[in-house]
Amino acid sequence: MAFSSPKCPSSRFALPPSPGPRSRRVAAAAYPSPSRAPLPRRFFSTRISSQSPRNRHWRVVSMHEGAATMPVSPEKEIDLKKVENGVASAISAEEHRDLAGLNTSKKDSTVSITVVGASGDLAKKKIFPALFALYYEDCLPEHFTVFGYARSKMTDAELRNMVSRTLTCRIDKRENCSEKMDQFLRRCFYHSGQYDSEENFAELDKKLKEHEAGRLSNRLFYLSIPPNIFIDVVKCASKSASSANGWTRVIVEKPFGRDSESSAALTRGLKEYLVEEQIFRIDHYLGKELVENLSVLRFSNLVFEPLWSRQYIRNVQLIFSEDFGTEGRGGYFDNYGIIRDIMQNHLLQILALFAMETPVSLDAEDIRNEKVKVLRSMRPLQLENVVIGQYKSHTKGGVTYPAYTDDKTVPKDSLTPTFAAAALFIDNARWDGVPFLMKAGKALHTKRAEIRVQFRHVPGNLYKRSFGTDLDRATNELVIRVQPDEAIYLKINNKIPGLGMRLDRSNLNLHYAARYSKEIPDAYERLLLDAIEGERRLFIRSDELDAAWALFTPLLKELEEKKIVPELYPYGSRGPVGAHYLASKYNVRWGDLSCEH
Ligand SMILES: NC(=O)C1=CN([C@@H]2O[C@H](COP(=O)(O)OP(=O)(O)OC[C@H]3O[C@@H](n4cnc5c(N)ncnc54)[C@H](OP(=O)(O)O)[C@@H]3O)[C@@H](O)[C@H]2O)C=CC1
Ligand SMILES: O=C1O[C@H](COP(=O)(O)O)[C@@H](O)[C@H](O)[C@H]1O
Repeated sequence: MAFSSPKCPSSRFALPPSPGPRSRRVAAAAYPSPSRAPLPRRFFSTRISSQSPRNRHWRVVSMHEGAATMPVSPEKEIDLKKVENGVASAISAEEHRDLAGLNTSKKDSTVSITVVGASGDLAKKKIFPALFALYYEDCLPEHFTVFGYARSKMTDAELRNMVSRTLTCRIDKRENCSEKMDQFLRRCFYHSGQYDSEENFAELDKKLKEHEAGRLSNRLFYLSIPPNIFIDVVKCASKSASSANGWTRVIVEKPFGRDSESSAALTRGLKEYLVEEQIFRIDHYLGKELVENLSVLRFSNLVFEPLWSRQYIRNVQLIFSEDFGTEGRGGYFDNYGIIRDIMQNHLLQILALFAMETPVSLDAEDIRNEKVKVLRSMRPLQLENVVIGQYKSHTKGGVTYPAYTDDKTVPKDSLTPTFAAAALFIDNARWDGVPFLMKAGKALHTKRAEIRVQFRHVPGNLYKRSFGTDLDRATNELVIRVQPDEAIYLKINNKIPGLGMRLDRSNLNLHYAARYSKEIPDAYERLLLDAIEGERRLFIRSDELDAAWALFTPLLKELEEKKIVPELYPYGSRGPVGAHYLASKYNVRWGDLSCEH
C-alpha cells in the first residue's frame, strides 16, 4: 500500500482474497498496462456499490488483486460507461492500480485528518493520543497532517501544547518517545471556525491544500462534537473542504440519534452530503482487542463453533459496569440514559458479532450482512424483560459519593436510568429460546466489560454427586473479559490431585498480560487506522443502525411515556436487586456475581 510501513503491525492487507457476493463483485479482465511491465498477478476484482444518487458514477468499494487485498480508494469513481451491466470489464490494469492508489505517480498521496471539536474531551482523551500512537507505530502515511478545528481560539502552538499533555508512549519503545512526540506535534495544526460556516471551512480547505502541496489529497474528518451540529459540519465540510482528487471520509461519533425517527433523520441528513461509503459510524467497542478476537476465537477454533448454538449454550451474558458515575457528562447523559449510551450500541454490537452466522468472507459487507440478519431476527425489547436503576448517594469509609441527581446539570426529578438489565431473544434456528442477558451500569462496585457464555448441563453427568445439589455450578462457562486485564478463560471441572475423588473448578486461562508483553492498542487506534485505510468492517452500516433502533425504540418510548421510576441503588454497589429477579425468571445467575467469577 502506498503509505504503510512494514513496521506497522496492522498489515491488514495480508488477508486472503474473498469472493464476496457475486452480484456485487465483478471480475474485470486484466489489461496489460502500456506503461509498465505486466502486473505479476492477473486477476482483478473490483467491488462496486450502488450508483451514487447525485451523479452518473459508480463507487469502487474494494479491490482485490490476486492473493492480496489492495488498498482501497473507495470514493474514487469510475465513469458509468466503464461499468456496463454492472461489470467493470472496461477497467484496465492501469486504471485499476490508479483507483487503488498504487500507481507510483500517485504514491505521493497525503492524508489530512481534521478533528472537528478538537477542544473537547474525546479529542483530548482519545483521538489525538490514538493518532500519536499510530504515528509512533509507523502506521500513518508518509505525508499526513492533523488539523484541529473548533470554535475556541487557539494557535497551532496552543493546540500542540494541549495535545502534548495527553500523549503517552508504548511501554516497549520509550527510548525515542519525546523525539517522536515532537515530530508528531509538528504535524499538528489548528483552525478556529464556526461549525456552520462554509467560509470557515473554505479557510480550512486552503490551509489543508498548503500542506498537501499538490499531492493527491485524502481527507478524513472526525466529528468529535455534539450530535446536533453533525449535519452543519458535514454540509460545510463537504461543500467547502472535501478533497478534489482523493477520498473524503467522515467518522461520526455516537449518539446516532435517540430513537428510530431521529436516527433516520440523521442518516437522511448525512446522506444529503455524503454517500454511505464515506460515512464511518464509530462504535469504539468494535475496536477493542477482545471484541475483534471474538470471531477469531469462534471461527478458527474447531472446539468452539460446533458448540455455538442453543444445543449447548444455556445463556449468554453481556456485562458492562463502571465504578464511577456520570461525572462531568451529566448534561449529555440525562438526554440519553444507559440504554442508549451502552446497550443499544456497544452491547448490541457485541451480541450481533457473537451470534451471527459464518460470514461469506471477512469482507466488511459480508460481516455486516450477517450482523444485520441477527439484529433483524431479534424480538423488540419488552418492558417486562427490562429492569432500570439509578444510583443514589452513598457514604463509605468516610467518603460520600454523589447521587446521579446531585449533578448540577441533571434535573432533580430525573428518571433517566444509569443502570439497566435486559433479556433479549434471537428468534432464529440457532438461538431460539436462549436468553441473551445484558447488564450495564454506572457507579457500580467495579469497572468491567465482559461476555459470559454459560453452557448446558452435561447429560447424565457421572460426577453429579460430587457437585452437590447445585448442578448449575458444574456447567462450563466461557468468559471473554474485554476489559480491564483482558482475558479469555474457560471454566472447567477437574479432579483435585490425590487418591480421593474430589472435584474442583478451574480456569483454562488465556491471560493477555501474561501471554503477550506488547501493550494492547486502544480501540480508537484500530478504528482510526481502519478509516484511513477504508476498512469498514468495524463501522456501523445504516441498516444495522436502523435494526438496532427498531429493537429499542418501543421500549424507550414506553419507559418515557409511562414515566417508569428506576430502582435506586447505592453508588458503588452491585446494582438493583431487580436484575437478579430478571435473570432468575430465565433460570440464569449472573456470572460476574458468583464467588469464583
Ligand atoms: N467524551 C467521551 O468520552 C465520549 C464522547 N462521545 C461522543 O463524542 C462526541 C464528542 O464528545 P466530547 O468531546 O465529550 O464533547 P464535548 O462536549 O467536549 O464537545 C466537543 C467540542 O464541541 C464543541 N461544543 C460543545 N458543545 C457545543 C454546542 N452546544 N454547540 C456547538 N459546539 C459545541 C466544543 O468546542 P468549541 O466550543 O471550541 O467549539 C467542545 O470542545 C460527542 O458526540 C459524544 O457524544 C462518545 C463516546 C465517549
Ligand atoms: O461510549 C461510551 O463509552 C464509555 C466507556 O468506554 P470505555 O472504552 O472506557 O469502556 C462510557 O463511559 C460512556 O458513557 C459512553 O458514552
